[in-house]
Amino acid sequence: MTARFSEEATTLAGLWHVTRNPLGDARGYLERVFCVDELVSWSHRPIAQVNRTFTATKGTLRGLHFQHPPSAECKYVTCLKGAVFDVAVDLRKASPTFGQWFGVEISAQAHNALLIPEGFAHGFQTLTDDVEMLYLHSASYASSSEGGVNALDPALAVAWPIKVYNRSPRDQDLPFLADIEGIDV
Ligand SMILES: Cc1cn([C@H]2C[C@H](O)[C@@H](COP(=O)(O)OP(=O)(O)O[C@H]3O[C@@H](C)C(=O)[C@@H](O)[C@H]3O)O2)c(=O)[nH]c1=O
Repeated sequence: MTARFSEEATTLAGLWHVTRNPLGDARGYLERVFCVDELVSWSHRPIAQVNRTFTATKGTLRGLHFQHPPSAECKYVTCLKGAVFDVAVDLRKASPTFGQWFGVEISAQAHNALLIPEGFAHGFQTLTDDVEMLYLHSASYASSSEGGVNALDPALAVAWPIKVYNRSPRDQDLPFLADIEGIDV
């Protein structure tokens, strides 16, 4: 924990809920969205990619996605506009919490983020229209390493907060947890 970031452990080891502390003045505020020196849970991993997504409609569900080794990645996921219910699922083969999920509302207004380590799947549901998300990735995108678990798998039982709308064809075809071996990280 530093003056600029609060890093809160979650129920899943290695997964962190981060809140940024903006420095306000008469003009507005300045905040560090990311800081390699002060965001301790990032642990000086490289930043290979920064992605941004726009999602038009409330209720849209993206995920749950991960990359297999050797492209397994840590992601720092934050919301620049609107709000989402952000979810990470532990798929680490040897983890005592394999198959468990953690979810939290992330919004532009709350200045918060999830730091999701290697071996987790990630997804979100938009809670407003016109949502912009920003991702920092520790590894580059590799389509051959893409993996995922079905966000509507009853065995996962993620409590998506509102009616699910507009999943991609790929996401609708993702396997269920029972068919996933676990990620060796
Ligand atoms: C992730 C990614 C996708 N793409 C391409 C593949 C595809 O043609 C197009 C859209 O990709 P997708 O349909 O996979 O987009 P999306 O479903 O938004 O995928 C994202 O979902 C969330 C939940 C995550 O956690 C992200 O890491 C990412 O997997 O962009 C890249 O070129 N580079 C990238 O880094």
